[in-house]
Amino acid sequence: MALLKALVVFTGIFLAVYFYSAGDVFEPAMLKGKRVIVTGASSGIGEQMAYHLAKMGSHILITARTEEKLKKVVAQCTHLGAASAHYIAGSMDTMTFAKLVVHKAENLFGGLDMLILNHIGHTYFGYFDGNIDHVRDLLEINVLSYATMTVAALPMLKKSNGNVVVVSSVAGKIGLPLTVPYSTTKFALDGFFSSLRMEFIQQNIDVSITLCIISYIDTDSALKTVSGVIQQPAAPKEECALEIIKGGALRKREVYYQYHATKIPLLLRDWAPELLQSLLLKNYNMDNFQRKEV
Ligand SMILES: NC(=O)C1=CN([C@@H]2O[C@H](COP(=O)(O)OP(=O)(O)OC[C@H]3O[C@@H](n4cnc5c(N)ncnc54)[C@H](OP(=O)(O)O)[C@@H]3O)[C@@H](O)[C@H]2O)C=CC1
Ligand SMILES: C[C@H](CCC(=O)NCCS(=O)(=O)O)[C@H]1CC[C@H]2[C@@H]3C(=O)C[C@@H]4C[C@H](O)CC[C@]4(C)[C@H]3CC[C@]12C
Repeated sequence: MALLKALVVFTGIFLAVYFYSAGDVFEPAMLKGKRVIVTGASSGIGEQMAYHLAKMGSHILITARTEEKLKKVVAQCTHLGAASAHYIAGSMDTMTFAKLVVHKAENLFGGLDMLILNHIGHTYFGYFDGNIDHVRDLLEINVLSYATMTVAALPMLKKSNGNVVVVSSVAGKIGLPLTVPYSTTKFALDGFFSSLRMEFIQQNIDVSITLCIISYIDTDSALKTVSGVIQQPAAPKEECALEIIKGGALRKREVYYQYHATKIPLLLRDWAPELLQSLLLKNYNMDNFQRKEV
């Protein structure tokens, strides 16, 4: 009898979870005709997100500093079926440009449905060198430009009940060596956007904020920067890009990619931090690390 009761309870829980998450089925058609900004889209994950959105029939505005690369990405987006594809070149080290990107989308599209904040400034992969000015500069590019664009886009996103997608990293949830400035900026994103999400809920603002926690990805810049030191295999940028878009379209609070390299360490972070620390440090081959003199 007890077994039957346990079976009934388990079945009830399973069905509740199944039907609660039933709305979590992604369809590419969700992005058809949607108006999307993708920053940092001249290469890497951002470039791949632009291509996925193009195949789904979105209106796309991409941005980065390198105009020649942006032109090629826009041409490929058009070829892949984008409803429209445009670019604006400039640096996110000035908030004037950050706002300009949003205003260009308003002029082009008359509104905005999804803001994908993905760009990052150049930094080193090495022991912290004490340069606080570099940390400040990176905060401008990796954090304050994200906040600036969100503020500028919010009137449009409120009208469309749109989404803000923030591309972060496992470095934004767990402290790890060799990325102090970068990790500082990614942790800041969590503080800013996770707090903002709670305020949106309190104020009944139906704009979703999706924070993406990403592990090592096989972009050219990442492979060039860390290969040989990080022992785990890098995950495919194409799949990573699609998972980010899916998470935004489904209005997820957070996206974890790759799941085993992000969510599992996060579970350990709070329950067994010393175990996590020793496991993660095993992931570094410091024999291949070229120490730069401070
Ligand atoms: N690759 C990885 O292992 C991981 C990446 N991530 C995150 O994914 C996102 C993309 O990373 P990834 O694709 O590897 O990076 P890439 O280096 O491939 O791309 C970075 C993009 O940002 C642009 N960019 C660089 N500096 C500036 C600037 N000052 N102003 C505006 N745009 C700029 C670059 O274009 P341009 O030089 O033309 O300006 C490029 O388009 C980042 O947020 C990163 O933190 C998270 C976890 C792991
Ligand atoms: C070092 C990268 C910072 C951006 C950069 O300057 N790239 C070089 C651009 S260049 O081509 O112009 O030289 C970091 C970007 C993504 C980081 C990785 C990441 O976020 C996941 C892991 C997080 C962990 O804390 C450390 C290892 C990571 C693989 C991390 C390594 C540094 C990045 C590649």
